[in-house]
Amino acid sequence: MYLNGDTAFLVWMVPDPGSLALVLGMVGRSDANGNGRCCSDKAELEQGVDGCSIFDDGADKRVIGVDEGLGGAYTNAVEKVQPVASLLESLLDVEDQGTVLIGHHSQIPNFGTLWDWMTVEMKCLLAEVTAAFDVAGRCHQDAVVFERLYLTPQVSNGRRLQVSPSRWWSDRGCTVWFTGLSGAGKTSIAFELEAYLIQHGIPAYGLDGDNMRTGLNKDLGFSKQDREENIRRVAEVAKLFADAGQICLCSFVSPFAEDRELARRIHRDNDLPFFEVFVDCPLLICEQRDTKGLYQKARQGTIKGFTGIDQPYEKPEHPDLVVKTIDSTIEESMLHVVEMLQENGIVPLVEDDYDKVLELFVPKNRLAAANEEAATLPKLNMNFLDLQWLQKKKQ
Ligand SMILES: Nc1ncnc2c1ncn2[C@@H]1O[C@H](COP(=O)(O)OS(=O)(=O)O)[C@@H](OP(=O)(O)O)[C@H]1O
Ligand SMILES: Nc1ncnc2c1ncn2[C@@H]1O[C@H](COP(=O)(O)OP(=O)(O)O)[C@@H](O)[C@H]1O
Repeated sequence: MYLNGDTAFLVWMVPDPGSLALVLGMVGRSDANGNGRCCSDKAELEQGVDGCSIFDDGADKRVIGVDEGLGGAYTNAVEKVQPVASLLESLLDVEDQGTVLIGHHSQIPNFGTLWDWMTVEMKCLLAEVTAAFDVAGRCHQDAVVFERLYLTPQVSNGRRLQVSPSRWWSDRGCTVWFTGLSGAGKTSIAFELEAYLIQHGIPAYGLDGDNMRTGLNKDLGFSKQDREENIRRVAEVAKLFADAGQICLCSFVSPFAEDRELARRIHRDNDLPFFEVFVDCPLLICEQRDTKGLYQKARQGTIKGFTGIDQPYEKPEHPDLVVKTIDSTIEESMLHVVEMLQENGIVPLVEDDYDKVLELFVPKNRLAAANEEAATLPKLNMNFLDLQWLQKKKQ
């Protein structure tokens, strides 16, 4: 095989009059600007690939090109790209690693326009071709082109939905942002909600100080600037989770309104739903709870800059939801959030709409209602084993 670490792989778009041709080629690293040589058909391409030197013009330029003559309507292009992609994949050994270069013929006045025009499938295919080689990207001619290829999602949510194990996956990604004093109940509610959602087949993932401040954000403390950066990074991560179809549950004190606004903006700019939930609990109660013993330390002055003690907490002025956590159970508080998600079409309203987890045991939060209903129904004595068989039968 002729490819090695010094060889580049070039995906080259060239226009035909009235149509589009895709040139996929490999060029020596030293000559990334080579003019693509085009074969007229697949046979010629294969011949060219086998005898690569045919295309060696003597200037350290090894181009294997194919003019697939995508011809006619641009929308047919995918079918034409597919065989080329497969062909190249089959021709390249796994250990052949080159640099992926995305270039375009100078005749294309504006690749951006072309990119906008390309269907998602075409972009995916282009990405597949390049990703197939596990290569590091390097830019040729037009950095924007290359960046665009990688920055644009390669799998649309629609596509993801098709292979999703759950109907509720993919198109309902969002972020629920819990803000409130330490000890207010953010984490307890988020954990309860995560369990509830997972039980209903809805993918959810919780981010909090424990998993963010010990890893990605372990360089950050609690100064105003560090908190701002903490929230910014968390919001960026949450955005990705939401984009991947998860319900991302973020529990952060996030005491400053402008930081929370930034988190919202990061989501809004990406068309992802963002819900700010103010977990409202008076400082006095939080201090009494003192779940981690930190208030005491803050009062003693061992910890400086503790929110609510010697740093401010700016209450949200227009949160999407306020959940008060005194005089209510964690479960009740959690169900308020579920209601909000139902109202916003994130969580289905009717039980039947769920992708049912094949589980006959009633979840804790529905136990009281189920018992009430059960009291009105005909009775049949069953032991635990009978129940297990019934479960098995259901599956
Ligand atoms: N100075 C100070 N102020 C507030 N909180 C403090 C501080 N130092 C440590 N802790 C503990 O860290 C948790 C807050 O981290 P966050 O990442 O949520 O903070 S922030 O959003 O960046 O403000 C918070 O956890 P929770 O109790 O879960 O909210 C505290 O236990
Ligand atoms: N309705 C409620 N919602 C959430 N937590 C509650 C509620 N009622 C009491 N609590 C208690 O308050 C404490 C909240 O702690 P935690 O969830 O760690 O708060 P935070 O993450 O905001 O610091 C827990 O001990 C929890 O059991």
